[in-house]
Amino acid sequence: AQSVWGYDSDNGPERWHENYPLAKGDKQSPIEINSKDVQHDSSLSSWHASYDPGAAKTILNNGRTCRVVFDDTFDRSVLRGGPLSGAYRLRQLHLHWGSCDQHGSEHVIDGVKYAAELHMVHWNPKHGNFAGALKQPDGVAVVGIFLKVGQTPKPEMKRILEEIENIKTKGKEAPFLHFDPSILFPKSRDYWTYHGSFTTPPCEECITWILLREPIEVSSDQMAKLRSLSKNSENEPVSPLVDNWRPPQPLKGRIVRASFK
Ligand SMILES: O=C1NC(=O)[C@@H](c2ccccc2)S1
Ligand SMILES: [Zn+2]
Repeated sequence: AQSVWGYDSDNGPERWHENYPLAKGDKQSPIEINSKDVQHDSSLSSWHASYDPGAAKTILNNGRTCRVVFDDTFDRSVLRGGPLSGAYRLRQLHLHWGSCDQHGSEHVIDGVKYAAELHMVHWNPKHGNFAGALKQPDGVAVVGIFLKVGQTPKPEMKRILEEIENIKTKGKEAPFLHFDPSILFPKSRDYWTYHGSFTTPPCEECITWILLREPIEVSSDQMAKLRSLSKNSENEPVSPLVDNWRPPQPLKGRIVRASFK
């Protein structure tokens, strides 16, 4: 159905506001980060993830991204510290990527577009459930990790990419057990943080973003693997799942803070 949003010219980011008015809000994501405008905040503490590998459940292709889902029925895998107060529960992780290595990330750093951006989505249990958290300014926390194509690919991405064979088309899901996503973190804990929104409709402005400064490296072959996903269902014409990223949105006076100098 045409009214369903996507990333094509007839249902893409420029038209989301027609069905999802929040998309034109004042605290939208992603944004372009310019280091010269960032404010170092020495009061920002370090963030900590304590994830239970047993919480990992499944990996799926929903036609818009590749998503790993975790058990978030109790405080089993949580993120705390940094700009956050309290423990936020890990619910899922997914990626946004391009049709070539030169673009694909949603946030843009000093003009640099990375090949992909991985999002780890957490929600604040004080709001009861995920749906309730979406309605609150402190409802959701997303850790964003940039993927850069380089010569020393991160072996930890292999587990996710190996599973792609089993979820080639929209609606396909496979068990994904015993996985601790903190192995994907880069060495440095340095981050930028600002208040923004979901980068997909309905674009609720409920996210505290924690963007890691140090990208992780992937190989061009690993990116090609990601691009081999299809957004169509099994018995539909093949349509590559690529360029599932929203472009940067107006900053509208927001301050981006850095945990580092
Ligand atoms: O950071 C984000 N990336 C996305 O695709 C959005 C989203 C959509 C559904 C569930 C969780 C997050 S919000
Ligand atoms: Zn995302």
